[in-house]
Amino acid sequence: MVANKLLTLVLIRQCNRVLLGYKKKGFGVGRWNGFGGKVEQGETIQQAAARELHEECGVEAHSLEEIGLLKFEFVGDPQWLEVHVFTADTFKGEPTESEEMRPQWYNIHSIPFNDMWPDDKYWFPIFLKGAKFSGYFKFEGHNNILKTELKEVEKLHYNDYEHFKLNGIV
Ligand SMILES: Nc1nc2c([nH]c(=O)n2[C@H]2C[C@H](O)[C@@H](COP(=O)(O)OP(=O)(O)OP(=O)(O)O)O2)c(=O)[nH]1
Repeated sequence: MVANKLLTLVLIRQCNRVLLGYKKKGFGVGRWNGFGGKVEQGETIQQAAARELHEECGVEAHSLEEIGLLKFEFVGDPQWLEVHVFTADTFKGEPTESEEMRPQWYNIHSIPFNDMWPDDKYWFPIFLKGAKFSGYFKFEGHNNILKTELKEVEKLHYNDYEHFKLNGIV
């Protein structure tokens, strides 16, 4: 069994707006997303989230709250992605364009779902109402979702996949 690839994603939200970034290169290029990337050796997932946020848009979040756990399987790839989603409502600095991302505020009623990863339209509403979520998406290529499993949770459990497996969902 191949270990999951650990990734972070940070969504800064202030009242009616969310800070997104246009991915200029690499995985997810051309899509709007939160800020994040791979967890490196020797850092916690939360440290990685804070580091990537700063590297990609120049801001420092005061406190990051983990709100979601998303697992992605891509047909033909034995390695799953495990994305830890965080949110913050206060930060230091001014969102600034980096080599990877061009930041922009979006009103929560006009999130550009057509130009985002296709799973986002399912879990963003849970994030926007302030709840936590756990999900599994099976992709074929980068545009086509074959299987979706998503639930709102009180608390994040890192073994929700086991729950899905026990219930014959994956
Ligand atoms: N919203 C959303 N984000 C996703 C999905 N899948 C997925 O990997 N992401 C996020 C997690 C990470 O924040 C980002 C992918 O990380 P990355 O490959 O850019 O990582 P990185 O910046 O460390 O890469 P690199 O510069 O080292 O090459 O995309 C998805 O389906 N929806």
